Parts: sequence; structure tokens; C-alpha cells
Amino acid sequence: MDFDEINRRGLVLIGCGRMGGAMLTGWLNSGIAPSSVTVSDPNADPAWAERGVRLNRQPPDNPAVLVLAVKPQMIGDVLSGLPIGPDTLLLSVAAGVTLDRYAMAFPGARIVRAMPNTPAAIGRGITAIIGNAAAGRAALEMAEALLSVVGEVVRLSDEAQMDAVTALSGSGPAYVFHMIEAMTQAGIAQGLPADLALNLARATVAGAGALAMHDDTPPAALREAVTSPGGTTAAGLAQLMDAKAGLVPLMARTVAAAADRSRELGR
Ligand SMILES: NC(=O)C1=CN([C@@H]2O[C@H](COP(=O)(O)OP(=O)(O)OC[C@H]3O[C@@H](n4cnc5c(N)ncnc54)[C@H](O)[C@@H]3O)[C@@H](O)[C@H]2O)C=CC1
Ligand SMILES: O=C(O)[C@@H]1CCC=N1
Repeated sequence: MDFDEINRRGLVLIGCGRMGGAMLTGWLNSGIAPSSVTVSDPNADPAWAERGVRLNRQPPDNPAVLVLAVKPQMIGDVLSGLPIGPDTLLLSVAAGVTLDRYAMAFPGARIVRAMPNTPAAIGRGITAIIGNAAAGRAALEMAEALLSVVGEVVRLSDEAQMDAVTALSGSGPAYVFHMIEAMTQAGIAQGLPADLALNLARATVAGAGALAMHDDTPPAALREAVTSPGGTTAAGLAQLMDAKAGLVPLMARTVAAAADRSRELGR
């Protein structure tokens, strides 16, 4: 899809922090004219204005798309003043905030809820989207096009899945970064210098991630290919795969806690 309609009617981005900024970088690199984007954010980086974006200026009357990327706790504050016209698609990336909440504020509006993640900053995100009843095919296609420029997009069949998605892929990069931290610390504890341990841990996570994405080989098969019978990996995995204290129950608790918080934010 090209972005002619956006270039003609404009896109308004409310909140240009880590997630809004990551998406905006992708859009400007993908044919959206900076002059068609109005950013509203009191703390936005002034460099956006130097790139030609309309920073904290009067928004157009009936923009093609309004993207909401403020913290969920701020949504209530911004909803009343949103410049939404009769043909504006409202696209929200806020965790937990439901389609119904937006529909109550803007009855009849076309609304798409999305959950991206921060690898979007380098075009390697994954985003799940779902629209309300008013959002037809064209609205979902527009949302998908906007989010495809920052990575893969998957469509959900049920909004209830969004809490689990938020907990898994939305928050997931933080779990993986923590894994790098934990591997680094473990390497240091085994006598490696800190910079070498970090380099080994980071490259190992990145390389394993790339290998997991390389083809359809299941992760279990990739794991088994590393694991020689009676070897070092088997000794390590015996700890990591412990039924009670291993990664599976720990990750189950981690994702459940994040999904619970997403449900709370939606109330
Ligand atoms: N950071 C992440 O990994 C992800 C975040 N999200 C969602 O994206 C949204 C934004 O999160 P982040 O970018 O991480 O937060 P952030 O704190 O980096 O950015 C939020 C921005 O909103 C601005 N802001 C605050 N009040 C405002 C107002 N009244 N009008 C306009 N702008 C205002 C702030 O100045 C800030 O730049 C949240 O709803 C979050 O749930 C979704 C997926 C992943
Ligand atoms: O931590 C959060 O609430 C947001 C949503 C997913 C990632 N960051």
C-alpha cells in the first residue's frame, strides 16, 4: 500500500516517546512525507521538527489516521481533545486500553488496537492488530500498512487475546534483554571479564534468534542440535529445564503477571 491518503490528509501522532518515535522513524523511511505528520507531545525531541515533521502545531481537521502512543494512564487525559474527524482511523498502541473505551468516546469511529514491540525501532518488530466492528477491511489494511514498515504484523481474531500478546511479544523484548544480563553475570561468575561476557551473551542471543527465524525448524530441534549426550549443554539444561525451578514455570509466571497487569490497565 502506498501512503497517498496519509500524505494528502495527514497523520496525527499523539505521544512521540520510545514507541511513537520508533514508528515515526519507520514511516518517514517508508514514503510518508514529514510535512503530512503532526506530532503532539510536549516532550518530543525537537529533531523531529528539523526533519520537517509538524511538531506541536495545529492538527488537520479530518486526518487520515490518528495514532495514540501515550501511556495507558494518560489516555483519559488526551481523549477529550483528540482531533478525530468523521473519516479518521484511530490507531492505538496503548497497552490494556480496549476498543470499547475508545468507542465510548468516539461512537461510530473506525478504531484499530495494536500491540507492537520496541524492535520496531530497527524494522524488526512484531505487531498484533484487531479492529472494532466499524473498522472495515480498508481500516485494517491501513493499520497493517503503517505497522508493516516497522516489522511483521499479525491479525487477532478476538480482542481478549490482546492481554496475552502484550505480555508475550509487547513486553517480551525486556525478558530477552534480561536474559542477556543474566547470561553476562553468569559468565562473569565463571571468571570472564565483564566486556567479554557481555559480548558473548549478546551475540549468542542475537545469533540464536536469527537461527530460530531462519527456517521452520522447531526451537526444540535447534536446542537438541546444540545438546550432545552427556555433554556441557545437557548439564546446563538440566538446571534450566527443571520442572519446578526451571525456565518454563518461571516464564509462565512472568507472562501471567504481565497479562494480569494488561487486564488491570483495561479496567
Ligand atoms: N515501550 C514499549 O515497549 C511498548 C509500549 N507500548 C505502548 O506505547 C505507549 C507509549 O509507551 P512508550 O513509548 O514506551 O512511552 P514513553 O514514555 O516513551 O512515551 C510516551 C510519550 O507520551 C508523551 N505524552 C505524555 N503526555 C502527553 C500528552 N498529554 N499529549 C501528548 N503526548 C504526551 C510523553 O512526553 C512521551 O514522550 C504506551 O501506551 C505503551 O503501553 C506498546 C508496545 C510496546
Ligand atoms: O510495559 C508496558 O506496559 C508496555 C506495554 C508492552 C511493553 N511495554
